[in-house]
Amino acid sequence: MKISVLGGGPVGQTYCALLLEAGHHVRLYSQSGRAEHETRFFGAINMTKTITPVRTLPEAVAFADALLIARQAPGLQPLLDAIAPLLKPSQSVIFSAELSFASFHLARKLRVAGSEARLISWSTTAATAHRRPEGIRVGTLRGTVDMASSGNLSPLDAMALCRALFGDVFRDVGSPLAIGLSNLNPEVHLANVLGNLTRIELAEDWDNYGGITPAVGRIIEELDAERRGLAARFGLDVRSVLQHFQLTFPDIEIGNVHETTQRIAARGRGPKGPVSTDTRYITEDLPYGIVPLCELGRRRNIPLPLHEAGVRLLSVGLGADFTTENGMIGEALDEICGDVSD
Ligand SMILES: NC(=O)C1=CN([C@@H]2O[C@H](COP(=O)(O)OP(=O)(O)OC[C@H]3O[C@@H](n4cnc5c(N)ncnc54)[C@H](OP(=O)(O)O)[C@@H]3O)[C@@H](O)[C@H]2O)C=CC1
Ligand SMILES: CC(C)(CO)C(=O)C(=O)O
Repeated sequence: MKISVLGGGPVGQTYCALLLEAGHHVRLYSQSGRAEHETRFFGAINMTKTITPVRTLPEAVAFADALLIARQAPGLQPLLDAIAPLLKPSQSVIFSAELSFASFHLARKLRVAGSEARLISWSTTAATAHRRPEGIRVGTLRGTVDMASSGNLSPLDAMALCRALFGDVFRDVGSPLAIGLSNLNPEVHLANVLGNLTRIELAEDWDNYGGITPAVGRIIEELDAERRGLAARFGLDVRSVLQHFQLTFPDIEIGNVHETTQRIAARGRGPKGPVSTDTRYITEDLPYGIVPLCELGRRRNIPLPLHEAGVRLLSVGLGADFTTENGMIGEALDEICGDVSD
């Protein structure tokens, strides 16, 4: 199959390596040209791959049967708005991982233009990967990834496509809204950043999962309960953070969030904690993860006090307004709630 990966960070590059290894034809579009051409991957996989870049988005779209988006959410809206008029109904777009209900934004753009595409949303990435001086360290290849399809793509065809790319690790949860409410990075990262803010500001060397102390763990558990409560009000039963850890790290004994993450840290399975407030744990997860849930809750009169408090605390602490940065959430929520007719 021909795949264009959009986004040249560690996850996008790891996808390229895995897809090449599986015999697919792969192109990488990185706007900032982040990807080197020959890259070493180590950890859960061990290989060196040469990845063929394309220079423009139109080239990337024209090449592919499927587009696999591995770009951070702050860079997503211009990308989606640029590919929307180029997409053919036969092409599939995979959101890995979906944040900010981005598939609803694209679906709306296409619908308003009288067109449709084959959309697939994943709740998380198929692999974890972080850049190190010696190459890209792949932490884990996940054993289970929740997904859902929308647009003119049947669940069976969506599953067949995902499996053809990354194997038999996908579980169809039937609803892209459930996927939008299942990405739990924002809650985990919000609590971890709040609890370790001085470490981040002082650029200390700390372990991401090791920083989940008992207090941070309890905040994660409460944020998780709020997220699941919101989903339940839409009739959706979404995975808990502990179920997510269990599936990502099947060999680790599960306790409460603190106990579980300490065991992950002890096995050296996670990345380092951020060393600057310019980290996607804040700049991506707050405006594109936490704020959209608050907005959805507000539209349906469902309070999310801990999510709201997190946004407020970090906005005050960092002197930023994280509530105004996300330009694609309005249309996505209109699409979800059916609030505005075209
Ligand atoms: N790394 C991991 O293990 C995990 C990652 N994720 C999520 O997967 C996605 C990809 O992860 P990863 O590869 O680590 O991400 P990176 O932080 O490396 O960013 C990926 C790409 O996003 C674009 N980008 C980054 N920052 C910005 C910005 N401020 N504004 C606009 N565009 C930006 C760039 O695209 P371009 O190359 O086109 O310039 C970049 O190469 C992220 O959304 C992340 O939250 C989720 C779970 C685990
Ligand atoms: C570290 C990990 C795997 C969980 O917080 C992650 O999701 C990330 O780096 O974004």
